[in-house]
Amino acid sequence: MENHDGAILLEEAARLDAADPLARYRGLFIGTDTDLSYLDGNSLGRPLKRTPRDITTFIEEDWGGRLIRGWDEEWLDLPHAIGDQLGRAVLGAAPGQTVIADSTTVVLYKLIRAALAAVADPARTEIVLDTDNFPTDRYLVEGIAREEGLTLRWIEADPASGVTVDQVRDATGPATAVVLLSHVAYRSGFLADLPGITEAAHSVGALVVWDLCHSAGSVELDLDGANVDFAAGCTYKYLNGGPGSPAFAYVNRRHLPGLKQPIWGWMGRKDAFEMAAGYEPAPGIRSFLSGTPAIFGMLAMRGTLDLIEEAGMAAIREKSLKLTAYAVQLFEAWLEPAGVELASPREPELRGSHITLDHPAFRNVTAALWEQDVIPDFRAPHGIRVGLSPLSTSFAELFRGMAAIRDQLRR
Ligand SMILES: Cc1ncc(COP(=O)(O)O)c(C=O)c1O
Ligand SMILES: Nc1c(O)cccc1C(=O)C[C@H](N)C(=O)O
Repeated sequence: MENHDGAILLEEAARLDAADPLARYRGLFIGTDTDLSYLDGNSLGRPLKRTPRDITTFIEEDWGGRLIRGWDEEWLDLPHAIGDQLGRAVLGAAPGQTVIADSTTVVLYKLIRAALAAVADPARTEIVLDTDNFPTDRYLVEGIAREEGLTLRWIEADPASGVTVDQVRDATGPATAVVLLSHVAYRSGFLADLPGITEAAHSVGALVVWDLCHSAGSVELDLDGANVDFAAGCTYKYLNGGPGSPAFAYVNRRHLPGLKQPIWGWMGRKDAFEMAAGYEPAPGIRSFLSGTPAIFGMLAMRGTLDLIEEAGMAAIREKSLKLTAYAVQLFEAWLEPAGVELASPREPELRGSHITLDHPAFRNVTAALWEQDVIPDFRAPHGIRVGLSPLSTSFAELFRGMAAIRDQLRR
């Protein structure tokens, strides 16, 4: 019976791969011609095959050939040139509002402080966030609240569902300055109602900072359309920028005049190379920069942005929905009967591009899986996260990974 079910599910994987309009993209990534099952692209995306060539060309021709001239000729503009491409391909952001800079943690710090400065109302003394937000987001606002003498208002998030518009309405009011939330929850994969929550925060006069780490490149976004204030996100997950590639910052153009970010550095100053006395911000999104941009770290993500522009975020989201649905189907067939719990929404439209499965044995199971070239990640206390990258994950790869979880659990 089980073999029969397994054969049907494997046939289903083959059928889904054969019908996948994005299937050809998988072969553009390094390592996809092996049997390794990579289910952690939501932590660190795979590299593209073109990346070594792009980086070598940069070293030999740009860095090695142009030397310091490279800054004037191209590199000084790269943070906003790539930012604009990201805005167009992924974020739904018109040019001039997105820049690549710093780590996500530092970008979020700068944005939250800028948002508080933009609110500029002494009666607004609260930052609202949820208990299940990513650790760096929670620690940052704990620090900022201490620096600024503010209070934190915590929304109790159900880890298997997430933060709802109603919860935000209940938690916000005339004392709210800023709301900080993740669009896709790092643990459950819950996809928050970004337009609805943004509107709810605005209706009480607050501003919103969105953490888009798990949504950039996996779900469709329309930041301009939703009138989002500020947003930040990683580029090393679904954008394949590589370990530690710099983050992006989005500042809605209505907040750009007079933007007050807290780290005043020469690269964010008007006429940086005048090296003049006193800090005067550069016009536009450039004022978000602080020090020398990490050009080297920005190179790899350009390859993926080109692919996303070609494939389109609508098709990417469609494949992501099919991947998570198939993962849930395999969970229901093999893991749920073995006592595993789904710690993610059952409704496909409420999911980002990963699911989390809970079982007390999963810490040891994950360690054993990594030994077998099956690579999900483990999130304490007992969750296996199954991350699915629409451009590089195949249904057969997902099938192999879920079958290995089942088999390892039985041992
Ligand atoms: C939601 C979220 N925010 C922030 C971060 C981390 O930011 P940083 O790039 O600064 O480590 C991550 C992942 O590491 C994340 O998933
Ligand atoms: N940023 C990471 C790192 O430097 C090392 C290991 C993992 C990560 C991650 O990206 C974690 C990830 N954001 C998460 O959602 O858990």
